[in-house]
Amino acid sequence: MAPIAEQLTLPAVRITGLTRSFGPRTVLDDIDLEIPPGQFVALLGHSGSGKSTLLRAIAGLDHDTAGGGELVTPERVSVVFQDSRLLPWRRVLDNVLLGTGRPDADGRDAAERGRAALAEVGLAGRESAWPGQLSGGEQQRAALARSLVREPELLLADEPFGALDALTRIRMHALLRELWQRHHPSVLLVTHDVDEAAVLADRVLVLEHGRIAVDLTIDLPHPRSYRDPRLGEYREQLLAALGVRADGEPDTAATAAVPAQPSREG
Ligand SMILES: Nc1ncnc2c1ncn2[C@@H]1O[C@H](COP(=O)(O)OP(=O)(O)OP(=O)(O)O)[C@@H](O)[C@H]1O
Repeated sequence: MAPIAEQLTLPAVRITGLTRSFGPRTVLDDIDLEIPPGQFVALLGHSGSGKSTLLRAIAGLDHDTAGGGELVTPERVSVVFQDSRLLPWRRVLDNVLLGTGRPDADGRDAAERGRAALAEVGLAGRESAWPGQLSGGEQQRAALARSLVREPELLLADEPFGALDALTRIRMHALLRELWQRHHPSVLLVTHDVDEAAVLADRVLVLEHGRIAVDLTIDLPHPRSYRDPRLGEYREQLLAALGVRADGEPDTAATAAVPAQPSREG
């Protein structure tokens, strides 16, 4: 085993030469990517650019896809999707506990950890509710609790707030940031929302034509304010990278205004 200092600097995710195709269509084309432990990465890109395909490859959920490359991921990986994927016939706590069971290092049993995770996401007292009795935002909170209880080293989130209204989404941003700051997993968040990426992520990737076209470090402390003008500047850069002007019109002059750059940790 590598010495401790060396282990600490190992990336949580290391992807080399990743390629994925559906029939003749190459969706991911020779992607290299490293995500250091604890880094919050957002993945932007136009619809169909391959964001979910990349996330599913990292999650190991893409057995039906053709392709090659090397993927190194941590042992404990949790995935959250746009829909909560709670089982409607199981109560909230039972949903959170699905697939767990072993006492953790502190000797706490699974139910205790499940209750603690639900309390962390603001669902204390809702353990016995049925998923159908929760609002959409509460269901996503429960999905986050279910991912937390596994103490993930890597959290993969595929548009987890995409189906929520704007105000609920803002609350969920604060919750996800708090959970990340407290537990510090590496995060890969797939999103269409430039503001969501800029307000949460340390680093934003833009996927285009099967490659990582932009790798932008957001060098602002957390928590961030949506009203911070510096955030607005990053937002402009990301919109330009996506080929969209601030007024929503296509920007024909700038589809790659921000070049890919090496990650901060190098
Ligand atoms: N199981 C599949 N079979 C065939 N083609 C697929 C399959 N899954 C994805 N694709 C295709 O691969 C491309 C990338 O899809 P993917 O879902 O990764 O894009 P995305 O960037 O996540 O899109 P969106 O933002 O709309 O969710 C699309 O053209 C899609 O039609």
